[in-house]
Amino acid sequence: MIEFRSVSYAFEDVSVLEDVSLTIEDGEFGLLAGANGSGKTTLLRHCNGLLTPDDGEVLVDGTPVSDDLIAARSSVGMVFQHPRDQFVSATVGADVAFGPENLGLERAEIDRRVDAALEAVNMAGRADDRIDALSGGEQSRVAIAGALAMDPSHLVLDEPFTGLDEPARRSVLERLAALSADGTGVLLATHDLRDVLGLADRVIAMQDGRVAVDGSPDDALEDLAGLEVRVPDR
Ligand SMILES: Nc1ncnc2c1ncn2[C@@H]1O[C@H](COP(=O)(O)OP(=O)(O)OP(=O)(O)O)[C@@H](O)[C@H]1O
Repeated sequence: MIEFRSVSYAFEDVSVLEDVSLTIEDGEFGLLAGANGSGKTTLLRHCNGLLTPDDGEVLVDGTPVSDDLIAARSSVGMVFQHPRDQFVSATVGADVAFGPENLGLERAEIDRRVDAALEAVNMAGRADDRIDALSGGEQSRVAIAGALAMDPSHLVLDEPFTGLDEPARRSVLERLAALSADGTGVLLATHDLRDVLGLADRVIAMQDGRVAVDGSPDDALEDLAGLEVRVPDR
């Protein structure tokens, strides 16, 4: 469970999050929507201690992130908006293997996880490809595979679909839904709710640093009007 308790945060003196309280339960698939600049990335970066609240606290599985950064970082998988920032190796397979290797897993288990993660993002058989020769969409898929290979209890993704074509986007979404059905808490920031709503349990929409909407996809749809979020045609 990831829990925000009355979290406020400002860059310099500009307030970006204001009194945000939110809980993502294990097994819940939550969408985080909202206009550019509404605070989504800032919120997500609190989940593993990349940012620390000015007020309030963030807890992962009941422990404040600031008390045990290592625990938070091993149980919360993060996929950032700009995958290039996340790579540590030259080739696809080596990069996806990096996290599991650091967990000290056996080689066979590492190989199993790398294969499963690449398969999930439609990159099976591409382990030897150089990352710098991949398209932006392929790089996004590798970044997502890297997070999946860690087998995290919670997965937090910030607009991970940039550059992905429709089949790849669909495949990753279905994989996320399957993971949440198996007990992983998933929080996905996206502007585009068109084909995700049916897969998610909940929609949280930010406006000016506050949670403006929080409800089931059906209930939330009406309230999203005016929040600059792409919603399905009805
Ligand atoms: N490092 C920073 N220093 C100062 N201000 C920042 C910094 N990062 C973000 N901000 C500001 O905080 C506000 C919220 O930004 P944030 O990136 O969290 O929004 P967002 O909802 O993720 O936007 P987008 O959809 O465009 O990614 C914006 O006004 C932004 O300019």
